[in-house]
Amino acid sequence: MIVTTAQLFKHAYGKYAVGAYNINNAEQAMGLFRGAIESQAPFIIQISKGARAYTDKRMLEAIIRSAGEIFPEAIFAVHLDHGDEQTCYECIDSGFFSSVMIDASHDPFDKNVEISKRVVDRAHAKGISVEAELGMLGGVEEDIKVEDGHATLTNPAEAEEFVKRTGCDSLACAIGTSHGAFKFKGKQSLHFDVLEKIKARMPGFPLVMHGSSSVPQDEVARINAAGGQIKDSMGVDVNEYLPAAKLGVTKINIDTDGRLVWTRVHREFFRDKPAEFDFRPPGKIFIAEYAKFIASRNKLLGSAGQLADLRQSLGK
Ligand SMILES: O=C(CO)COP(=O)(O)O
Ligand SMILES: O=C[C@H](O)COP(=O)(O)O
Ligand SMILES: [Zn+2]
Ligand SMILES: [Zn+2]
Repeated sequence: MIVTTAQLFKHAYGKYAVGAYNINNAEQAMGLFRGAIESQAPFIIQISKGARAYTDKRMLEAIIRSAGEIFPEAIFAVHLDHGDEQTCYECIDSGFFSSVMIDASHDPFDKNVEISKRVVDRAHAKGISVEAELGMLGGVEEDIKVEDGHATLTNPAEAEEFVKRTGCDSLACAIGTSHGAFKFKGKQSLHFDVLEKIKARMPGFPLVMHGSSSVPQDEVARINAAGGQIKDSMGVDVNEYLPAAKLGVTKINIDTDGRLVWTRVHREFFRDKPAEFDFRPPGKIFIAEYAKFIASRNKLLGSAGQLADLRQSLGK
């Protein structure tokens, strides 16, 4: 059942974070739904611009609709990840999305406000909620690369002003993470002080954490042992998900980790079976492994086991 992102946030706020997982194909969708049901967790499916362009945006919508029929127990929202203004409008008008993200965080503050507000007005007219972003994560995002040293943490006073002026429903904050597999040089903690200050100014307002993959080192080691060359990777400490959730982070975005599962499964499979060329056997392994991964993440986010209570509170 597709619900609004606002319904998921209302249930989760301050208690747990909803996992927001990017999908690009049918195998990821099957693994995601399976893992969510296994762990009895609500979730958010995210579609990036790149995902919409990978095969065809209609293909992804069809896959998600079908997955919803195959897993009728699932409760989830569909979200546009890192949208520009035009893509937000397309998704708002499509009638399929629960929420969109307008990412104008690379523009100056006033321009970010102006663009985000326009999207909020169009989205709210159709009952769709909007995630906006303030502050700049490091790493690569869509086709924009933020060089080391240019990432900026979200300023709490600006966050409050931004939310007031735009009317956005949730805010992606930069608290030290970045997209991809190379987040830190050495072990680092999230900037909980920034979250605390934002929460003090806006109690009850849902925050979003991008770049939240944990980049499991055993996964990377297996990829490299099977011919990969992923060097100096480092991710978020999974034990920091729940403390962040208690400080108002209601949505935690995980994409890279799923790609690592895919890469490990396929590298190992074809290394061990060099004469194989049927892609379905590794595809099946991937679905099972991704489901296991999703269930493990939902446990760490605190969303596991919430389905029954959420269903009751939705009156479904
Ligand atoms: O933020 C993300 C999607 O918007 C994904 O972040 P990761 O690259 O850490 O998985
Ligand atoms: O933020 C980036 C997400 O991981 C989506 O990645 P993508 O734009 O390559 O699909
Ligand atoms: Zn951004
Ligand atoms: Zn992101």
